[in-house]
Amino acid sequence: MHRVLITDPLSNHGIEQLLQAEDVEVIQKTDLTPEQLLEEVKEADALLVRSQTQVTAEVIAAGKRLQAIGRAGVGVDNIDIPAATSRGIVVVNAPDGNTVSTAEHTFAMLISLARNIPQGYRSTVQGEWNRKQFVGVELNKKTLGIVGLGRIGTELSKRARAFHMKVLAFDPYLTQERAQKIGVTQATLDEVIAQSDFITVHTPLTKETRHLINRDAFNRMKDGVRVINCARGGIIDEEALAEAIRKGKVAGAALDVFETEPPGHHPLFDFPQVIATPHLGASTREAQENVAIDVAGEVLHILRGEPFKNAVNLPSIPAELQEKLRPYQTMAEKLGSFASQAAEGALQEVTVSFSGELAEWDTAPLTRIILKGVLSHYLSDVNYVNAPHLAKERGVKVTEQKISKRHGFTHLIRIHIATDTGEIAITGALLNGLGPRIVRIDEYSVDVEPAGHQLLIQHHDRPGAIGRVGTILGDHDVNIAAMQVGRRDIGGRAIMMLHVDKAVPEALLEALEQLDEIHRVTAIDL
Ligand SMILES: NC(=O)c1ccc[n+]([C@@H]2O[C@H](COP(=O)([O-])OP(=O)(O)OC[C@H]3O[C@@H](n4cnc5c(N)ncnc54)[C@H](O)[C@@H]3O)[C@@H](O)[C@H]2O)c1
Ligand SMILES: O=C(O)[C@H](O)COP(=O)(O)O
Repeated sequence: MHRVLITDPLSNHGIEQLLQAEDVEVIQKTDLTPEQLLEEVKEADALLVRSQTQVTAEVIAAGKRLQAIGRAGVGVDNIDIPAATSRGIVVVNAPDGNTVSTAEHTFAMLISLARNIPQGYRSTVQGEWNRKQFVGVELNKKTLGIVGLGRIGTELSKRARAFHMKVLAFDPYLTQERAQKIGVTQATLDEVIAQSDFITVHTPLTKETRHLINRDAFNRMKDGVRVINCARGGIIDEEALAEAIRKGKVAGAALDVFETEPPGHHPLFDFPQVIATPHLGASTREAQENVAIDVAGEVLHILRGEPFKNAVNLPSIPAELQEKLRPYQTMAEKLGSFASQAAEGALQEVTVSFSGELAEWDTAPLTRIILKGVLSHYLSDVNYVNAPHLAKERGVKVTEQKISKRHGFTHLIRIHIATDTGEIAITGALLNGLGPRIVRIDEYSVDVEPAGHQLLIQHHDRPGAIGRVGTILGDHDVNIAAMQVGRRDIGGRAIMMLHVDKAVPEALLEALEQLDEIHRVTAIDL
């Protein structure tokens, strides 16, 4: 039974698939204190949040069973992603579900700011009839500067264009072609700052975007500029904003998000030019159903070991590529595990080579899976989320190579492992009708199914060696299911690859190592 803990309010309709799933127990507990959260997360296999729950490294460490963290929304700055990745926990979000709602909220804030609607409302309901104090400005023919032209910024630009605004957009990933296609003018950040009548930010909060709109930016803005932040508190430096309002540079500000949430009585609220909402950008029935449905579905896939999308800490794999690579995934992990068990010494380097048609594909996902197989021999709790992170953390050099020439097999995967005492190379292929096979161990050609209990014996080629090995296995009641022998030269170094019916006891390994012709015996369990 999978336990899913939900600690922020999610649409019930949106999580219906979780509530109805027979293999899932849903625990909904919102407004938990940090201490309560640490307690509740201990038994959770998945944690679903919005922006309020702070999923810190401490919470992640307490979640010993956590496999997935689902963010029912876009921004994941309330989740310690590196900590989740280090633990091999997949973080998924719902990047599309609240785009329109947030763009509409931003536009509502833009109009409210231009026409002083909240101020006019407050005055009128207090019995005043003040028609001079709240004179506003038109949006028509004014310039809207958008910082961050992603999903929300793009939807907002469409609404601004419908109000005959000129739209300038700064986004490091915006192309001239796309700018023209959506009818905005591509600009530098400086141009947006200097030329806009209204400036709105729609970037994630990152170390690059924190205080992106700072005192220097305000000083370069047009007098009477109006600014909007419906993205994340902190993109606009709140102290610099207050100073710019005091100096009369900024005519008004509309804030849906704050550097600290909830903001309490924020100093900015003392300015009549400032309007605010409590992080309502995604607070519509439609958005909350969308994001809950999206994230609940992905978390369910993860818990069930099924393909999923919108992982924040994993590269996305196009569906077509997923289909191509799927047949190789099991083999990749088995090969990685075989190679690391066959290697001797402390792991230093892993080099993965893909040849044949595999060389023409993006095989990074397979390299991740191979690395998981390799590291699983040395570390517990490894999966393909944290494998690259754990390898890097331990100074293991991981290299991926593509070899276009073929070796008789259409697709080959070769794993070379270097340790502090030696190296070994394992080559595998997916044989039509037979499935995965190890076809080379170092320079020896073999035909080994990477499954079950294996014995890799490196020995000196001499008469009777095979018989003596067979006898010792028989003495220890271990039956041989299959056997491969490979050698370089007659009387030289050779290997035996035995597929046996049960795990090899330590006593048997010791007995084999007593034979003169045996160099090394390795038990490999896949
Ligand atoms: N107020 C709310 O309730 C609410 C709702 C949804 C999203 N958000 C916030 O809005 C943000 C944007 O959401 P989205 O769905 O449009 O995300 P998105 O990823 O589609 O777009 C973000 C854009 O910002 C751009 N960007 C990144 N760094 C930049 C920089 N330094 N300068 C300029 N552009 C930069 C990216 O290239 C991208 O195009 C989210 O990260 C989230 O924090 C808030
Ligand atoms: O990043 C987001 O999706 C928004 O900030 C929405 O946050 P919320 O889910 O807390 O409303």
